[in-house]
Amino acid sequence: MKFAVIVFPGSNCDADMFHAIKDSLGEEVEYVFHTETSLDDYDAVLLPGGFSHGDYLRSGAIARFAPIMPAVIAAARDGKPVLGVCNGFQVLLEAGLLPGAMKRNIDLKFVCRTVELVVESNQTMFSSGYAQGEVIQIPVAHGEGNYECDDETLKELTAKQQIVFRYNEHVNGSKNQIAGIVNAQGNVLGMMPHPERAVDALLGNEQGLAVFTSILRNWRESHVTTS
Ligand SMILES: NC(=O)CC[C@H](N)C(=O)O
Repeated sequence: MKFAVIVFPGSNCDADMFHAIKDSLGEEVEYVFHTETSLDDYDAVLLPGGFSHGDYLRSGAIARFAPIMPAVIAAARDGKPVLGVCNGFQVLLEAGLLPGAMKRNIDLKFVCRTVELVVESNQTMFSSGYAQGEVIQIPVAHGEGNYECDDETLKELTAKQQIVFRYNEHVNGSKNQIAGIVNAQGNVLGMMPHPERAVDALLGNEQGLAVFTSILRNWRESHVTTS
């Protein structure tokens, strides 16, 4: 399986994402610069964390217009797995690939620590490696992670089991404690916590690895045939 890590000016978790795929998952991965226009060579698209374009206007609001974005939108439409972490989640929201928006954290402070998450749905290609309701520890690092959506959207997200991860503690004021959501088709996940920072026991935490192994297992089940 071949992954693309999109690099925007100001991305700063691209190398962590690359490492997670290459060294922890053991799959092929390449950086794709934001000025590129095709993702045809890739089976999955990863939008990493960081401060694309300096977070000017709003996080992700400028990156959303990058030349690569039509290809990201096409990949999502074609059913390829698209994962946005932190700033990547913000870009997916700005691009309209996921519903809702991010506000500044409720206490207006950047939060950088490991938090407790609940796996609200393990019925997705990104979370099937977890147990339903499993409590995991994953690092967060953001200033704009206060997820907001209207009541109708929240009702729909809840009814269609699109809320994948919830904070199990107060983190940023996020509506309904939402930490990660998937689109209605189930192939685009945005999450504020950083699973790519938690893929190595040597570094103290490998509870994020299941996000990547879930993607790989799902892809193999639908693409690798034995005769
Ligand atoms: N780690 C990150 O991706 C930072 C996210 C974002 N730019 C924020 O501070 O909200």
